[in-house]
Amino acid sequence: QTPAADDSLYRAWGEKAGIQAVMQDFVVRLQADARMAPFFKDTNRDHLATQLTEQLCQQAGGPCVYKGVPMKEAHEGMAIGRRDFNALVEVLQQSMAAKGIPFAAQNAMLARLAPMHRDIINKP
Ligand code: HEM
Repeated sequence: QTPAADDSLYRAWGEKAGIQAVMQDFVVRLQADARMAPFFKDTNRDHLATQLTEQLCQQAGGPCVYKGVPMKEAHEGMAIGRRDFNALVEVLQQSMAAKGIPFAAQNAMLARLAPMHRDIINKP
């Protein structure tokens, strides 16, 4: 993954606090969404929100370094299909909208995350 060119996306998201607010909302929605709940039933919400915040902060060009489990390893053995990936993106869109992330900044973040599907989708 190429590093972000600058921190404009990070600032558009409201820096670390803005990203964190979206991720805290997101993990609650993941466990409430009928399609996602089975994957996240044993998940510690605070841990996941923290890891996601670091990762999205880095992707947005912010002063963060994601030090969690690499994406391929983190999602191994979960049988994640394209449909599951798309459903997670839908839930993320709900959170971004709920927290008032500008539409262009929503799409720019999705564009940074989309290539990760290669490491995350592991079932046909
Ligand atoms: C671009 C999309 C995605 C990103 C950026 C992402 C990111 C992450 C991150 C950062 C972690 C934490 C790893 C750690 O603990 O160090 C994680 C864990 C996890 N992810 Fe994803 N993920 C994505 C897609 C998905 C999808 C599509 C699913 C399933 C439908 C999924 C299910 C999970 C589960 C169940 C965990 C383990 C949570 C736990 O119990 O600790 N992820 N993911």
